[in-house]
Amino acid sequence: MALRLPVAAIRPLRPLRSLGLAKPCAQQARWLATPVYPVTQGSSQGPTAMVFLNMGGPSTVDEVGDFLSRLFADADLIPLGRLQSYLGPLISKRRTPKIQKQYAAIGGGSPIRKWSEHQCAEMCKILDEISPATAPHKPYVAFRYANPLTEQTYRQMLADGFGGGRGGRAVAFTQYPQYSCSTTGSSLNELWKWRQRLEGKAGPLDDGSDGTIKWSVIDRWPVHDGLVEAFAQNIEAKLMEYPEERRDKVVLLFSAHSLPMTVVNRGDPYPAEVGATVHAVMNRLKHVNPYRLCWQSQVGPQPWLGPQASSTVEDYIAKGQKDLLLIPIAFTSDHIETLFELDEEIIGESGHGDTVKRVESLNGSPVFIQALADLAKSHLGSGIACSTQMGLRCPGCKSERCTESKKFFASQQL
Ligand SMILES: C=CC1=C(C)c2cc3[nH]c(cc4nc(cc5[nH]c(cc1n2)c(C)c5CCC(=O)O)C(CCC(=O)O)=C4C)c(C)c3C=C
Ligand code: FES
Ligand SMILES: [Fe+2]
Repeated sequence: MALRLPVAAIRPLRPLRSLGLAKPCAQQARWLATPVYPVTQGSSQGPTAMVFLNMGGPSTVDEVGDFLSRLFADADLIPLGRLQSYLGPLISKRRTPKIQKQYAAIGGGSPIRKWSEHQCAEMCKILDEISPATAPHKPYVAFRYANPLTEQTYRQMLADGFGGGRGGRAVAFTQYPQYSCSTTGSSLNELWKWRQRLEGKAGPLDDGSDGTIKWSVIDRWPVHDGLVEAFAQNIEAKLMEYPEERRDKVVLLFSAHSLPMTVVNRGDPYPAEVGATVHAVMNRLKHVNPYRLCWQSQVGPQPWLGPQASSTVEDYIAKGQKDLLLIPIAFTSDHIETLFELDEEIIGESGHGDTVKRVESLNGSPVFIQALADLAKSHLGSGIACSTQMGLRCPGCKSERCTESKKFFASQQL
């Protein structure tokens, strides 16, 4: 049950301007309209900040330039060495018009913010019911390349009464089910950076703690039963659109965002974890249909992990296999890779839009949102700061950021 606090527990927010925030975004505006709970109030352990980490996407076509410039400035995603600050802006500027057209074609922006805010808020409502010891759960979204950015969200959490000498617990919950150092790793490095900048070393307080936010991390969940169930139900629903006599022979084409081979060979865990999700979903579907895993959205001229989704579809059609069902398996809501690349480019240009189809993304799936809540509940009750896997760096990793941020998150005492 959500905890109702007395009006006396409501305290005024610090003015946003003093936190470096000029104008409240939608997420902040909603928080401004709701009471702020001092972190010492609430149930035995709550309140708990639930922070969804993801890359984000431009909500409007005008935001594409800023989105791409942040993306190409990220050395964890696109390492350009000493030339990063010179080449990053150059490449992003050149790429902007092409990508703006793609966002215009999918309705003028990425739906990822809408879905992330919805999923996080709905998950927190369920958590208040099923995990009363850590209630109330307060939803936050922290994006790597688009608003609300990690810095903005961290400042908002401080304004809401977490950390800053007052302690409190927060869970960094990656919305990439499979861990890659280029995605979840980058978001955690960014979170750690703002943690150092905005909180530093606060305490010690009387209770021996330093009064900063205690962070724990849900860093991967590739084979969580609820996730697998949500994917499986969406696949089954789409398979029903094929005539019964052909249904079991439809080839299931799982498609995940590719990685450059340099990242794969560095030892990134993502390809194996994507494979694990695919296998778990196929087990749940009892292996009735044949399937393959392919990879999409490669950028630039260097070698990427294949086979590519586009050539896979073409090759199967050329072999006479026209019943193909594409399944985006590494992202939990729609984005240009599903709405533009899969729907418009791959399916649209296949010439077989009636037999080549795509499974719905998880978006607002209640099964998926329940899975998020179940996963968060077991994490909250586990006393674990992050997975054992997260403590291990890639064999080829040379990044100081990875060393420091992993050390920080793995050493959190809950
Ligand atoms: C699990 C998902 C993703 C992985 C892994 C990933 C790795 C990765 N991506 C790039 C470069 C770009 N990605 C871009 C957009 C983009 N990437 C993902 C997901 C993953 N990326 C998504 C969902 C999106 C679209 C966001 C949206 O629409 O909401 C882009 C920008 C678009 C473009 O210019 O084509 C780039 C660039 C690299 C280099 C990489 C691995 C190292
Ligand atoms: S690149 Fe994987 S741990 Fe640093
Ligand atoms: Fe990407």
